Amino acid sequence: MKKKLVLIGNGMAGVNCVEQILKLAPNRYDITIFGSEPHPNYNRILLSSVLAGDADMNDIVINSREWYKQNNITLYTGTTVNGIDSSRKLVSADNGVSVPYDELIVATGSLPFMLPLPGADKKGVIAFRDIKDCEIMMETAKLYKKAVVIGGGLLGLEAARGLLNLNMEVSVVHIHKYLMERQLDVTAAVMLQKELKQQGMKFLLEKNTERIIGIKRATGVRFTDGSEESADLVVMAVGIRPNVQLANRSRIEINRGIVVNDYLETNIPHIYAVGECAEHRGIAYGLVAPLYEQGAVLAKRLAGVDTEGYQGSVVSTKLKVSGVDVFSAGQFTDSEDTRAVRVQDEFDGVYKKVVIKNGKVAGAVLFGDTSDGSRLFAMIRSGEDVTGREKEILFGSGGSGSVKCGADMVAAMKDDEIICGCNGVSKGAIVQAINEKDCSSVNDIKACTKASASCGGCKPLVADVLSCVLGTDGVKMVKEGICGCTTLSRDEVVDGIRSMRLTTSKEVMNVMEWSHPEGCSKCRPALNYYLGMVWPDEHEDEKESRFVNERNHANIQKDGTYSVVPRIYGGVTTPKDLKRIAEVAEKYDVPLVKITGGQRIDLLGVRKQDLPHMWADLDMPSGYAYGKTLRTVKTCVGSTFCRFGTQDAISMGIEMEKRFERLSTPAKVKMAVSGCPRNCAEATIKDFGVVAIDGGWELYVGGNGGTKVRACDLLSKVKTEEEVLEWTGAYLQYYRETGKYNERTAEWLERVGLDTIKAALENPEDRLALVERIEHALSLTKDPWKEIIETDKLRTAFDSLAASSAQ
Ligand SMILES: Cc1cc2nc3c(=O)[nH]c(=O)nc-3n(C[C@H](O)[C@H](O)[C@H](O)COP(=O)(O)OP(=O)(O)OC[C@H]3O[C@@H](n4cnc5c(N)ncnc54)[C@H](O)[C@@H]3O)c2cc1C
Ligand SMILES: NC(=O)c1ccc[n+]([C@@H]2O[C@H](COP(=O)([O-])OP(=O)(O)OC[C@H]3O[C@@H](n4cnc5c(N)ncnc54)[C@H](O)[C@@H]3O)[C@@H](O)[C@H]2O)c1
Ligand code: SF4
Ligand code: FES
Repeated sequence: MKKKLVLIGNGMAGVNCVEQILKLAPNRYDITIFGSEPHPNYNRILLSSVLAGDADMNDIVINSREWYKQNNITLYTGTTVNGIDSSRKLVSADNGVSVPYDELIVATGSLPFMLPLPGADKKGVIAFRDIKDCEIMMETAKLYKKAVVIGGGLLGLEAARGLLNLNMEVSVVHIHKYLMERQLDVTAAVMLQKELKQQGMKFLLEKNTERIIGIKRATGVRFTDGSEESADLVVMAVGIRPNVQLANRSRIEINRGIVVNDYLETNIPHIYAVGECAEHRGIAYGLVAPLYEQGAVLAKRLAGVDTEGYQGSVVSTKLKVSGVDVFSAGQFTDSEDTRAVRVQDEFDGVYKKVVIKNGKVAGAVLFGDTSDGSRLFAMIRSGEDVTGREKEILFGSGGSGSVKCGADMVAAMKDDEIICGCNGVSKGAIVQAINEKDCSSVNDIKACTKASASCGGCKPLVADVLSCVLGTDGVKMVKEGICGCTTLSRDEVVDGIRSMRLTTSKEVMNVMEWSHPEGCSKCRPALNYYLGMVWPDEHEDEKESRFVNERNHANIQKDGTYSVVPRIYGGVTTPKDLKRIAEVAEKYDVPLVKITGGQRIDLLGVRKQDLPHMWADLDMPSGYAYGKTLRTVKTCVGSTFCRFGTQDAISMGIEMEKRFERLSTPAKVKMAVSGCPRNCAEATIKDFGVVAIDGGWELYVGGNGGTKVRACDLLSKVKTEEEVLEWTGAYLQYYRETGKYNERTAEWLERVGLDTIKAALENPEDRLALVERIEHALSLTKDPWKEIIETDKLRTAFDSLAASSAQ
């Protein structure tokens, strides 16, 4: 005779636990499930995607009614259990049904916290928790225009993004001084706010809502400072509370949630709690990964399989807003016993912070590039000692091999370790899908196991498991769009721009059916570049799409001041120029004057409002130390003074810099010229390096210093200076025409292959055609500092842009 198992709560945690029990002990229980919602079990996480228009209600069903039938589960939907009689081991529901149990799982989840404000009961005030809320928002957006979301946490921002996609105007009201304070530090939060502001969200920070205004329907909110914001819809996303009402009525011990031990047992025998309603060692979790871990332990317990018990979870989160990559895990704040490694790249809008405590990775915050998220999270969970390797963890091993990454790291993982927290998919399950179901791409794995189907944060780790099992050659590459707004690749976008003669980003987004009409921080600057490259004459630079440094023509520093680097061609200056730089530095109280690695002079600590005056006083061209363009051409002294020199490296370098400065390229470009193979100018780690040899020059390409060091490949050997310039121009133009935006030449070369590049340049006719195109593009460039100083309209626009970018 089978024992009777009853589950109260047809949500993600409870049903996942039942799924595990069915796998471990398929014939042990007669199962009955009660759920208040009228639907079969669905993926609550994906409600944000449904609201944003990225998924359909049908896509989010986890188990259809058929599944319950196939597993002989009696399912009561739209039915709320309102009593548990633990002495008679019986539950009773609001439809009059009473069901006996031998074992009872309570998985009643959470309730959204509704601020107890006057007017909170008005029409148009809702939470965002279930399908019903989602449907209300979608219907409201058809009739009304203005939404206020109270709460700038994960849920509030995902709701706000969804409502923007439904063409509502959205204001996010947040009580704290920066967004997502429970997941982010202030730097990442400010970057996030900036990006979301560009996407069209309005923010009201440090605002405490006092009441909802309106007669029957909400017409706005009033704050304690007396100000008001109008709204036809008010969404409260200010946190959740474990749903413990039923347990409370049934003598089950509760604190914040239902108190459970390591085996998810409550104080009453044969009654267990799992999911958001449960409180384990004082913590009630609000994310699915820990709930699935709890469910796995409870399933083993109920299936009679040995388990060490649940030990608590470290959590990671990823904001599901298209075009914004935000990841946070573990302890991300600084304290006395922690130290952090940080990088911030204002050009690409990337911020990474890894917190180290007692020699271990304790937490991380990533913004703009979250590809390291799974790797860092795995390190936090494993607790491995990283003493002495802290920087490698942030920058990658760079070939030293002491920090495991990618396929090596997943190879070391145990089969039961979870790869996809959102869907509770272990490494073993993915390996099984690869071996038994012929899965060979991330998409195949998604279809077979659901791994990567929710927040998508585990995609890199799933790809690593694939590489680990199949080798890199066996993994099918799945086409990825240039950003979350489109599924089109770089080549498809550029082809479309050419074939349909699209000349503005707006046109591209419309015609190519971007999912977000205003784009995101990834696609806006990329489109601006592609359009300028394809249509140098027609396209008008969209300055608002550029990053702050490119808009201000100077590098913003961590204290908000700027750095100014004038052009010093080939690193050669004159006493007159040096005097002028010194006078300017004194006049503007420049706190630091520094010689850069690129052989020029950096004036650091300049106030934004001084920039145009300083440019005028310097009367030198911009050094473009801030742009995706040619930065410097480093030279050695060459044959002019050096006794080893075989060629005039200085003149060659100056000529190259003068010829190619101001050119817009996919990413920054650095060049160098050495006067003999001793290579004092380090030309073989540059994007383009020229090394003089007896009777000619060697041309090197695709090198890189910085975090990922790469030595150049030899492209060609040439005899004359004219040939050097011709090959440089042709190479740069080929890179401009085929590179992905933000892709340095080193990555580009590895992607397209040296042979392809050689083949594209070896025929003199092809080379000259490329040179002709680059010369045309160069003929249209102007020095930005001079242009701004001399044009009133631009000067005014600069002042206002500079003012807004500093906010
Ligand atoms: C919009 C949104 C996006 C989210 N995104 C993410 C994300 O990206 N990543 C992440 O990890 N987490 C995310 N979460 C949180 C995640 O969805 C929850 O942690 C998870 O759903 C909790 O599962 P649960 O089973 O404990 O509770 P629930 O899924 O809430 O299930 C509980 C169920 O029990 C039912 N119930 C309650 N009382 C009774 C009763 N007396 N009788 C019968 N039925 C009852 C409820 O109606 C509900 O259906 C998101 C949540 C929302 C709302
Ligand atoms: N991507 C994800 O992982 C994801 C997405 C959505 C929801 N969730 C989960 O769903 C649950 C609910 O999310 P949430 O964002 O509501 O919870 P939360 O507790 O993480 O955030 C609530 C936010 O509201 C703010 N707040 C509180 N009172 C306020 C007030 N009076 N006015 C303005 N702001 C106020 C808080 O400062 C906080 O930042 C959480 O457990 C969350 O982890 C996760
Ligand atoms: S690279 Fe050769 S020419 Fe240039 S400084 Fe060094 S030794 Fe002299
Ligand atoms: S971790 Fe979110 S989809 Fe895998």
